Amino acid sequence: MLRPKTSACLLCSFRAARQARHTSIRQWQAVAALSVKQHPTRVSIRPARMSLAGANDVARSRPKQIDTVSSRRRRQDGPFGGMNLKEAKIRGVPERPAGQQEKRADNRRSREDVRGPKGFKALKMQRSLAAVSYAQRSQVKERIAAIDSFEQFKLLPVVQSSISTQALQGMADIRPTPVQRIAIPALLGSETAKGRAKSKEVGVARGDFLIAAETGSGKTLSYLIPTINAVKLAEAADADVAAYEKELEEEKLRQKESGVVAPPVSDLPHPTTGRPRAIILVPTAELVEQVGNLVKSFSHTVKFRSAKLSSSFSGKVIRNRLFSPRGIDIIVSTPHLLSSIADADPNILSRVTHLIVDEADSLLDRGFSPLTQAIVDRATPSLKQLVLCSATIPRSMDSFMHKRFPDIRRLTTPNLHAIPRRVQLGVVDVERTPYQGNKNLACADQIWSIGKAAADHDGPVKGQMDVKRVLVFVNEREKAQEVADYLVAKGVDAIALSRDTPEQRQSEMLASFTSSEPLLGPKEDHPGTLADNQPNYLPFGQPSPGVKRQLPNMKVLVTTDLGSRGIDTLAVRNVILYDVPHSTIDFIHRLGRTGRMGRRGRGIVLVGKNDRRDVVAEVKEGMFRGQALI
Ligand SMILES: Nc1ncnc2c1ncn2[C@@H]1O[C@H](COP(=O)(O)OP(=O)(O)OP(=O)(O)O)[C@@H](O)[C@H]1O
Repeated sequence: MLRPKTSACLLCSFRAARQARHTSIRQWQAVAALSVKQHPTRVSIRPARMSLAGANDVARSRPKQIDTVSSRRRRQDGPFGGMNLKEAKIRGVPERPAGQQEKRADNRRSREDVRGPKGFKALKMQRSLAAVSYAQRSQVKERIAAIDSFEQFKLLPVVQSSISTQALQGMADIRPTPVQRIAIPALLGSETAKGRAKSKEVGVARGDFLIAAETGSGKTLSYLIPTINAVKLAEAADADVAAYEKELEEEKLRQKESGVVAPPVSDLPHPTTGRPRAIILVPTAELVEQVGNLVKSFSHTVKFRSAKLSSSFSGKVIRNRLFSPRGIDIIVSTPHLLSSIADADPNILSRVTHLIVDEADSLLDRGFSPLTQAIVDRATPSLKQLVLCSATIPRSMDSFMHKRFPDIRRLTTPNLHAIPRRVQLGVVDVERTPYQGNKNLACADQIWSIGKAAADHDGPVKGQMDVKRVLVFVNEREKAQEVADYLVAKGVDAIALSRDTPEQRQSEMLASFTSSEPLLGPKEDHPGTLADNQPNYLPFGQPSPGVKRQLPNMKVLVTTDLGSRGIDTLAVRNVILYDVPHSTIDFIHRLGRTGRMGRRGRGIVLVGKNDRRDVVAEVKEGMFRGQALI
């Protein structure tokens, strides 16, 4: 059948077109033939089913949707309807609304974008971490490429200079890390002209931020530097502080004139006494110590008052620090202690403008969340900046933030959720010979092997040898002591750290693992491997009195998750995962105790009969490829 493609000349009037539609085929052919005769050059003819477009439409391209729907229907109806189709159109199956298929394809593409086309099957089933797309990661990478010095941040000169003289003392060629390049300008509100204008104009508006970056990447300084800067700016603008300072000066002058030598200068409490401007929450007393020491180091030059509050200190010490007549600017505390103080004295949170929740993946999980949230709620009236800081974004925390802080600004690094390639993961099958299912023996043997390998290298000082520090992670606290005892029986200098350990003792134990200084011991001949030193090494090595010699160059801490969150173990090169961690979150935190701040590290995971080998294999592969573990 023939149909004129264009009717602009064939059907010179709308009436003719209408008529053509309603006439018989024979009549229509006559009209067409006549028209071709009249306008031979302007009419093209092609085979088609009979259908004419309205005269006014022909030169206009139809809206895409109408066109595809009608043409699809047309093609499907006839005897050849099934030919040349790109998709199977099975009759009776309802079509999905247009756009839904595209949306699904988009979702699939973005999932692949996040995990790579192959994806992780076992890790996916665990579904513990929230996804961040690789497109987003690349964007961030590009954005921060131009920043390579702390001088590029708009900081007060004294804060600027204290970074190298106090916080990173003794380090050469100091540069901000990726998380610091992202977070510092954002928290200062100075990254863009728009941001600067907004922060000035809004003044008191609250900003909620999430800082998420890999372990050992310098997150603490990324929030601390802007917070200290803000505290100093607030102090300079505070009329109460100005009045207090004035009164102090006058009193000093009066004393000088009256000739009294050393009386207390003033009984008047500082306006910040018992009412700090900034609070940093961390989950454990060890972290209070670690972060508190860093804050304190700044205070020597920047001049502000800080206090560490944890249950390691007596009530009297805590009270004296908090209610010192000289005032208090920044406190570092655990949520438990702070909320009990706030219950007794709600005023403690009445002036807080900056609240930082460090290790937010722990502090917002089920155990801590009610306390942390209550503190956020109580501080809300005066709060200007809330910062959540974390090495991982668990899915539960992700949905919590969507609900609770929908406007939170997420500052994430390109390598979030990836364990750096410089950390190698070795897998030891405990079921095989020589261990025959004995995990304790496998653990002791690995430690002896690390010691032997280390002994082959000379230490930094003549006559001395390098003592290596190893962390062993177990899942249950009861296991920590058991494993430590076994290791001691096998000649290893091992101690257990868990919640059962008294807090005072915990800090002492951790001290030699958190120090970045090399640990040295007198040089000794190395006794060799565990097998050389244990008569009944094979096959079922139970704790035995038979170890001939002690392993001299190793120091081991057997711990639970308590030792995995935030503890800055810069000098630790080896981590043994005695138990396969329950989730990727735990993998990231535990392996994150080594390979910190660009150093190399090694993880060894002991895999037994009941452990998830598929999860371990995927983590290993992800680490090899430098991929995020989601
Ligand atoms: N810009 C920098 N240059 C060199 N070293 C730095 C820099 N910033 C921080 N550090 C050092 O890096 C180490 C790790 O920093 P930090 O403890 O803040 O890491 P983190 O990201 O909080 O780790 P985690 O997730 O395990 O808590 C610290 O010893 C710190 O002094």
